[in-house]
Amino acid sequence: MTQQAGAADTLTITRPDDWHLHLRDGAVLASVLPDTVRQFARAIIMPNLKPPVTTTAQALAYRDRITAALRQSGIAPQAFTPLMTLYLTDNTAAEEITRASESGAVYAVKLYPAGATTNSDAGVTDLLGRCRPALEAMQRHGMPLLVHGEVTDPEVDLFDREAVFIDRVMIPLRQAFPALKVVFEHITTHQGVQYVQQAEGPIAATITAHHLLYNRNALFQGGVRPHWYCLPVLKRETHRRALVEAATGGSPRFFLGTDSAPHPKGLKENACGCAGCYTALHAMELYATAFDTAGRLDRLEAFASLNGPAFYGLPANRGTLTLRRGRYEIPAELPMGDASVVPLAAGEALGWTVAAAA
Ligand SMILES: NC(=O)N[C@@H](CC(=O)O)C(=O)O
Ligand SMILES: [Zn+2]
Ligand SMILES: [Zn+2]
Repeated sequence: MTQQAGAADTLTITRPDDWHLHLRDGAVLASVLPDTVRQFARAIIMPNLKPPVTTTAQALAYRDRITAALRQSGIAPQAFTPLMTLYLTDNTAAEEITRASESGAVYAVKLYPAGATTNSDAGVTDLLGRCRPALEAMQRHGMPLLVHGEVTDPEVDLFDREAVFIDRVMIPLRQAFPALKVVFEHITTHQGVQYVQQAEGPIAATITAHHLLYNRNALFQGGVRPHWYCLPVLKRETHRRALVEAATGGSPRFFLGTDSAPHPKGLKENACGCAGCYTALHAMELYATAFDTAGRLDRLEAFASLNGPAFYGLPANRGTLTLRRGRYEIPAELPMGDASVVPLAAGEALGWTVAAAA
């Protein structure tokens, strides 16, 4: 922590990064990007566009669209660095991984088990059966594999899909490729926490703000609440507590990834609502509230600003972000392209607000 003034009513930390972010594309990208840039200096940009970002050429073109959206919002391109990723498929060639690694723009490759989540239709059907050449190349180049860790077996209960993934996919994967850097994205269970804490080798995990703050009751408070629906789905309270202990516990293996995933209001408030919570707007307010409630504001900087860059082998940012204790009211909805988006916990209030970035 760089500075803590008064009765801990302000908190200045090294400028944070978001290690798991969905920016989407086109008009939506232009709407949501400024929310991230107000807080974060860098973000790992998820590749689950339609069509997915499967090649280095596509990742570079997407990066150019992000830079154009920054300019369009009057933001200097050097204020924000998008760290691009590739979407792993059954057909990703080792040469594509080499190209990605040599591009200097692609920082990771993302595994979506086919059918596991939003825009995962082109994802992997059999990781060790189909992706060995790509995984070998990633291990050789030190290119991290980012994992949406849920099995898709319809026989497995929705709430158990992360725990079952550890046994069926994560353990065999890491036995076959022990030097591969792996980030277990958006973990939601005590099994996920325990695995990441105890496993050997280069493993880490991101944790969202919503999984730190809420349990699955939020989905059903007085009725079905589509804006609380994301994947992996919110779990029971014991899991939420394990996540808070992991995030605030001082282990360098856990770091910030919002998984901010905007969907238009009409596709959330729907008979078959999309999975994803919009948290980019108030990410640091949400995380600060979670850390404060746990009495561990002193650990926010490591989680938000230091552990992620260390795992990715990047320097920490030079700038700072200052948060102030005070009521932050979450707006009911925001414009998003030609539609609107409802931020997580719309209408509620948080205990911290972002005061300044420098
Ligand atoms: N988290 C979500 O519920 N949705 C994400 C996809 C993902 O990260 O799994 C999305 O792209 O909408
Ligand atoms: Zn995911
Ligand atoms: Zn995501």
